Amino acid sequence: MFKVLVSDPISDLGIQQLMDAADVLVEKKTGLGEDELVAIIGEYDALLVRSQTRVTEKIMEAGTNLKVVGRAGVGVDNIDLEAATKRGIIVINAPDGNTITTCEHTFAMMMALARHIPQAYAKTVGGVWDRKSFLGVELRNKTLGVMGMGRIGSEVAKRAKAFGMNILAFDPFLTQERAEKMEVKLASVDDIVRNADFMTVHTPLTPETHHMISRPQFEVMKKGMRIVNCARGGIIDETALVEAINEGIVAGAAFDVFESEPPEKDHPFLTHPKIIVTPHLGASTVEAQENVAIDVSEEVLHILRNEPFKNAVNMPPVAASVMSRLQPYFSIGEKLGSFAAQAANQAVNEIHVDYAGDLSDVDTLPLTRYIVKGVLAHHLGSEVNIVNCMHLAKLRDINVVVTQASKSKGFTNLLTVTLKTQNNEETLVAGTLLNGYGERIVQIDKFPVDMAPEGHQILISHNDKPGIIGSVGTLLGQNDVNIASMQVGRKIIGGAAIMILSVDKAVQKDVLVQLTTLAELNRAIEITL
Ligand SMILES: NC(=O)C1=CN([C@@H]2O[C@H](COP(=O)(O)OP(=O)(O)OC[C@H]3O[C@@H](n4cnc5c(N)ncnc54)[C@H](O)[C@@H]3O)[C@@H](O)[C@H]2O)C=CC1
Ligand SMILES: O=C(O)CCC(=O)C(=O)O
Repeated sequence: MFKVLVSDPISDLGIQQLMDAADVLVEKKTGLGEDELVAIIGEYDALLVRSQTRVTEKIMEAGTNLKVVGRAGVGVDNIDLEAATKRGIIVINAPDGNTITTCEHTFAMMMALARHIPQAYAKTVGGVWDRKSFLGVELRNKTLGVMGMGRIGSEVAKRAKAFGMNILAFDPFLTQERAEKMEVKLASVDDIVRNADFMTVHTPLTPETHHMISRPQFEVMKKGMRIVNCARGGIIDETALVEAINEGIVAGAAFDVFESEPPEKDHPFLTHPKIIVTPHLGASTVEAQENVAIDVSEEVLHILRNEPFKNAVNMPPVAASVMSRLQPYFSIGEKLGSFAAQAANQAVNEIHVDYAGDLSDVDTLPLTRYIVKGVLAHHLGSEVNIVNCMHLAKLRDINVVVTQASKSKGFTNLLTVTLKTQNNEETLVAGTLLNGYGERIVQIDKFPVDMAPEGHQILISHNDKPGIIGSVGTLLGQNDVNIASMQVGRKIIGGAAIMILSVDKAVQKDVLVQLTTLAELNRAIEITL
């Protein structure tokens, strides 16, 4: 008999099939703290949560029988994925079931914001008949900026068109072709910030999206913008937003999510007259809660019964026979993918992987998955894993092309990852496992290099001219950035060149901007592995 613990309020109808299963015993115990869960989790084979329960390392450690954690919803940021993976606990989510509901909540928030509905309601029920203070705006003919055109963002864009809005959309995986198909205008963050009347964010919270709208964006923002966040707290900098509203830059904001949930009692959003809030209700409809509970229950049953399943967020199912040959390359493969994704500055429409040398005669699919995961995870965050990465790439019209047995350029094994973008630009990164030296990146674009793929790197493209290395070193020194090692690559004297610097800590964005002002320097980006 499998024991399943449901530790958050989850629709009964949704978990009916679990309750009906003869080989499963379901127990519901909601509102437990970490210590209470630690005390009982050892009895259970599966744990079902929404977003309230924080499934910590301590809980996983105590879950000696735990085979699966099921998240009835999308975001898995309340689950310690690394701790689960380390212990072989599969984490599954229900990515599709609450898309429409959250999209509709976004619209409810946008319209409430445009027409001051919560504020007007509060006054009216308070006995004040005030028809002057709540002059609203129409959505028609306004420009809506959508950051993140995944499941929810795309649905929001679709509905906004029906309201007569013009859509500017930004997503690192949105190609011109897909944008045209969806009848939205492909834009940059900067275009949206400068031109939109309304902005809504639908990205996961990743290091890259954390505070993607902060002081620098508010400083150049179109005056009077209205901002909606029904994705994750922390994508928009809360402190900078309040300042921007008080300075008259932003006309109002509607937030369903907070940097820390629930927010402190004195959180400025809770009393600000121009900010409306809901307590993370995006997915809270009867339909969505049933959908996600049904999806996740089905998957939990499959996993407990050892049957095939699809929505694993962390599971590495690699056959033992290929494991021994491929496993040493998983880490470098993922890093090459991540490096290439960070180095490419356009939406990717093809991931080409070439295997040479020792890797030319083995079924490399498991390794390809690590590479694709590395490429996608830079933008999709913890949702992408080696199980779902191919599916996620397909959803975004990204072709994964694999070739084997091209020249290994003298290396016993060579992995070459080339990202092709919609403008036919290519970013190539090649790496190898060197006997005695471990992982090395040996080529970036056309330039041979030799570097360890780890930590913080600054990748610079420049013209090969005397003095450039010195001026880069001086500027970084002035900004307290310590260079641990440096590689320079060029094909011909005086021609195009690259420089890759390993530095001891993350580099501030403004230092990268300062670098690009140096003579003969074309581009400077940070790459973190
Ligand atoms: N308020 C609520 O109750 C709910 C919130 N959510 C949250 O909504 C968000 C979106 O969910 P889905 O659409 O299902 O996810 P999704 O994975 O389908 O879409 C996310 C999109 O964001 C894009 N993205 C990643 N980094 C980006 C960046 N720097 N700039 C622009 N776009 C970027 C990705 O390429 C992807 O297309 C997630 O954070 C999810 O956790 C989801 C459901 C309910
Ligand atoms: O379960 C909930 O209510 C939260 C939903 C959510 O934020 C998600 O699915 O990412």
